[in-house]
Amino acid sequence: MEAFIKGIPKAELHLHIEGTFEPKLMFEIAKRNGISIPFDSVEEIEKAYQFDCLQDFLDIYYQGARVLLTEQDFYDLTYSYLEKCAEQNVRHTEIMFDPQTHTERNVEFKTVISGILKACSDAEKRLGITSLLIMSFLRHLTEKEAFITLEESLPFKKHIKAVGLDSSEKGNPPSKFKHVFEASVKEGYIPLAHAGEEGDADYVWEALDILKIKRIDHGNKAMQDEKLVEEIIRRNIALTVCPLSNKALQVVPDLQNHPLKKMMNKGLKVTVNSDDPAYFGGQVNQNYLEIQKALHLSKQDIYELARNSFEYALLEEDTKRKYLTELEGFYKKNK
Ligand code: HPA
Ligand SMILES: [Zn+2]
Repeated sequence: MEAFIKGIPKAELHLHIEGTFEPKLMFEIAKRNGISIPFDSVEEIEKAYQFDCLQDFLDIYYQGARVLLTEQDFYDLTYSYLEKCAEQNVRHTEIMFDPQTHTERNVEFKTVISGILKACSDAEKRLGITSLLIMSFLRHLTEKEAFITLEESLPFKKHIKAVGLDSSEKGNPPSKFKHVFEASVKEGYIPLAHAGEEGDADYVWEALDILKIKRIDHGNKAMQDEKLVEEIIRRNIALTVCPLSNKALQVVPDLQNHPLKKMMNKGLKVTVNSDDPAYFGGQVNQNYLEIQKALHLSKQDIYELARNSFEYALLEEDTKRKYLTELEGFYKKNK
């Protein structure tokens, strides 16, 4: 099973580039930028990664991102993640980035996106991995601030596929961002959002009905509401589920009690993702491995999860078909 999971072609659809920042690289970049971080060693950093809830994590995550200043920093961060993709047979990835985490510190939008894009382009040439970008608005900030970010993104519009909504969910419902999502859609961006990670089912309803999202990041709490589950299925919307993230942020008590298999049994389209792998104890393959063990998933289940990752990717149809054919070939040989 382990070799099957490691080898199966897959896409990652829920990944924050700032959440891939490994302690070793963080030290390196902090040193070259002359920025001090409140830790003396990699071990100390890892010990600090114990979270009671989403906010607990976010406080540390934004602190880590403070050391990122130059285009080279964003390049190194992104390329390092894409190398990990290659090792895990992640064939395609949809990378979220949080411009406001950087523009708030006077790092220009252009600096952030240029470094990320260059790494993506090099990885496509050298490693054969395709990727696209999702620009996420921070929901603890105002809608007015999101509008400024939208404006800043326009010169790079052709390099950004979608908009997302992340950060502190409770108290910041999707409806807060109704107008900026409408404006984003007018610009051609596909609307996506985190919903139902800590927020209740009504936040998922709002994300569907008010923001008109095409994919739900997390969506765990949708399981509280049978009608909502039916509606998500009716609209053929996928959930980007992140098992190790859910465990680390105590969205679930343990992986044995994770709703992933129940979601699949209900007919929801589920994918497996790492969210913030440097913080939550594993890359995407580790997420597949641990959830497989905890819930006794079969090879057929793993195949279904990998297939969803391509089916619900924001890829052009021909590229999608190419990956699905590759996946079929792997499954036939290894099932
Ligand atoms: O899991 C998450 N939830 C909300 N915001 C985030 N920003 C990075 N990771 C997350
Ligand atoms: Zn996330």
